[in-house]
Amino acid sequence: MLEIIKKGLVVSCQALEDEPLYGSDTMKKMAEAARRGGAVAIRANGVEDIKAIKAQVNLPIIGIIKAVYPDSDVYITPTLKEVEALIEAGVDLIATDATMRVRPNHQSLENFIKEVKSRFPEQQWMADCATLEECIHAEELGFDCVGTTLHGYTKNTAGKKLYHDDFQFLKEVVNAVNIPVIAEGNIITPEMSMQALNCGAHSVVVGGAITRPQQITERFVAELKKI
Ligand SMILES: CC(=O)N[C@H](C=O)[C@@H](O)[C@H](O)[C@H](O)COP(=O)(O)O
Repeated sequence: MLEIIKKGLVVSCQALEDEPLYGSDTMKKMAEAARRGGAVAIRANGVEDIKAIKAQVNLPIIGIIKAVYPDSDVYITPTLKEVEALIEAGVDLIATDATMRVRPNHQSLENFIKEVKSRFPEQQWMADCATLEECIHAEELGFDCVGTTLHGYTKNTAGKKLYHDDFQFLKEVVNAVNIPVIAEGNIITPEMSMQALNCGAHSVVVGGAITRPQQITERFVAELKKI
């Protein structure tokens, strides 16, 4: 999987229940459009979307299940329950929150990854991180790759964007770990994706800039309002 996506574009096809494109039929079409455009893999959320996408496109899948629990801020593949559903659906890489935050039922990241790796030894794992320390820790815990997915989305990184300071955060991660680093989050132009690869990213995941038309529209409108 990691070899296949090297230097390529992974397109994240996701729409949550409150988004206009919600629904596996639409996500399947998004994935097909991404395939025709040259994407090397798809990142997708939830069993329904994953099954629909797998039936439509023959590309590797990074699978997640977003699930909100009342006792934790961790929502990307937070517990064994979501992992089991992803294993059942069959995905090439399972991405999970790898921040230091406590998971549902007071489970630590260490305990969680130990459990899922021993249950599913053949599965590959992507660590969705927010900080440099978390990326280093994820490598120590045996993740197969790290992603910058949550940079900007936790309390201590709120508001940060991957492209800030000339991709400084991404460069620091690339220098600090030996496993592949997947640049993900707020990459909104082709130039930015190229820049991410030039910084040493293994591959690039782009979501909203391709598959969330409301975000694209907002950027056009914001620009026009400057006049
Ligand atoms: C923070 C979080 O929950 N990120 C999610 C992770 O799967 C998705 O909502 C993002 O769309 C994905 O990471 C791609 O990023 P962007 O859409 O910015 O290109």
